[in-house]
Amino acid sequence: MNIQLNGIAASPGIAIAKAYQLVTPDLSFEKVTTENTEEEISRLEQALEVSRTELEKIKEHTENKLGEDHAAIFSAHLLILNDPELINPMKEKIETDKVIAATAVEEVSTMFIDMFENMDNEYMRERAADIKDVTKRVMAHILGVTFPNPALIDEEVVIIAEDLTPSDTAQLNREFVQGFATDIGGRTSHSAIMARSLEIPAVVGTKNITESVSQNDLIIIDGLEGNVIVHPTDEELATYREKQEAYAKQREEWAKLKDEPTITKDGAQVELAANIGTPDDVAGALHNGAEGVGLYRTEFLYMGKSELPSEEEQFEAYKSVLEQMGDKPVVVRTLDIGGDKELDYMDLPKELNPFLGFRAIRFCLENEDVFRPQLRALLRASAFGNLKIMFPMIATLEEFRRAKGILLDEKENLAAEGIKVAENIEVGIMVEIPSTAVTAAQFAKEVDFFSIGTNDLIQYTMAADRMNEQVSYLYQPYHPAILNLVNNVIEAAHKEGKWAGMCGEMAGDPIAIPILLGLGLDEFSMSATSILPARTQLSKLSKEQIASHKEELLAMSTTDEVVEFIDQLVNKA
Ligand SMILES: C=C(OP(=O)(O)O)C(=O)O
Ligand SMILES: [Mg+2]
Repeated sequence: MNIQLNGIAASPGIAIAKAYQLVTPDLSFEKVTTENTEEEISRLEQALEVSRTELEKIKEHTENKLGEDHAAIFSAHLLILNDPELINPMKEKIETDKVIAATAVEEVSTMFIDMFENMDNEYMRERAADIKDVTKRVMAHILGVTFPNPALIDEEVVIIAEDLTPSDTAQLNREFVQGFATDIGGRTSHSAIMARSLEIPAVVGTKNITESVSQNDLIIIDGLEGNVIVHPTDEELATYREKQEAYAKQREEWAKLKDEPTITKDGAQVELAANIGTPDDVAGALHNGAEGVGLYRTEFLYMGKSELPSEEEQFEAYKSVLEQMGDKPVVVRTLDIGGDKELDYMDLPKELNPFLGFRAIRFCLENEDVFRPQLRALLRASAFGNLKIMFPMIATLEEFRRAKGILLDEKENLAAEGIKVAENIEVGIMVEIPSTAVTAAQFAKEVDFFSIGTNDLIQYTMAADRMNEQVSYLYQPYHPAILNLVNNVIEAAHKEGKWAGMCGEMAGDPIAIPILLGLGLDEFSMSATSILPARTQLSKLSKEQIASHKEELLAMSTTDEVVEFIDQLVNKA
């Protein structure tokens, strides 16, 4: 049946391929007893064998793609599968209690999980999570249901999921995964951000795509408009193939500006930088014409693993990014954990309002044993390129002063150890909390730069969760409240001779770009794929013309008025 769904256009492009459902299968079963215990033991052994083969493959694949560290979790899973202390009791249970293999796996693993979960030792509690993961896989094979292995996809597919975690996304093979569609999420959810850095089309927030699609259904993802079509008609297929080609042609046009500076029609110059999450993203940033990295989100180094990354591992990652970027500026943001970015191994308390809770700089200032190695790694890497350091979620000047104090302390330590550190590393902050945007003038005297994080600034200013569909109508980037805060930050920076950038998604939004240009933003940092369209758009805009209407713009009452005004202004230019 032909089904049309609407969602949020999260990453541009058109994908046409078979659906691959990335959902945990139903693992319920009926507990019955059996006389044929041999058959059940052999069923268990077979399921273990298939699971081992799969995990070996996933481990190898992850090692090649993401490095040994990320693959360590799968070695741990393999150890569990080979552990006689876990497996023998399962077999004994089948023999003595005459239960089927599924019952034996469930009961024995639950016993171990309960035991480990109740231990007063974090390492052991993590093992409980590992056993849970592994036994799900074994159980699926016993019950004969498909267990998704995104890392092993080897044909062209579109991924369908309720949501994609950063570690799911990291496992996806760009060669085969043509796009994805999810039930939940918004343009600034991390799955959407990852899709843009992988340069695959994505539609998120469709509400019920997982229920509307079956494995292998033919599906079209339109990441330009936010549409998904299941079982397309021949006509629809033809239309979308044309659209796909037109988009590819447009990209070729944009590519001509790859090595050009970003200059407006009236000769003003701004910088277009890329947001990246891993050293692997640098190639895409450069290939899309980035003049720098405006935001390196370091949290991905800390996620999807079983322990904190070492100083050495971090140093290698930062050095790699800096070296690849040459003399172009690279703004690295220190750890911004919390909110929707969790670290399983840190055992942080569950909070009622995680976005207002113990996250980012708040966490780092209280956990210097986590913060200092990152700062040391950054300072050591600074010798290899043009590094700028940025602290996330700064709400007060004291926080900035404390964070900078620790940074300078580590700089001294390194100097005493005779380790080379770059001389003039700029130290700036994310402006993503309204208190900081309002008092930007005071901050501007002490920071070297600002980078406005509108993803969070909008949610905190409008009191509208950036992940919550029901309040997404309040998530208004062009609302006069946001524009006045942005303007305040830019003016404050310029008064002190500092620069102001933006690394929230708003910086790459074609409606926002003329406004931000007119307000005087110096640096626009965005998903790599937005850079060339933005450069093309900026080359047709006149900064002076928009700036001359700044006061009118800031005095508007509603988002609609702003959008209408800017549309008139730009189109009549
Ligand atoms: C860039 C931002 O940070 P993140 O999306 O990682 O919270 C932001 O808040 O705008
Ligand atoms: Mg943020």
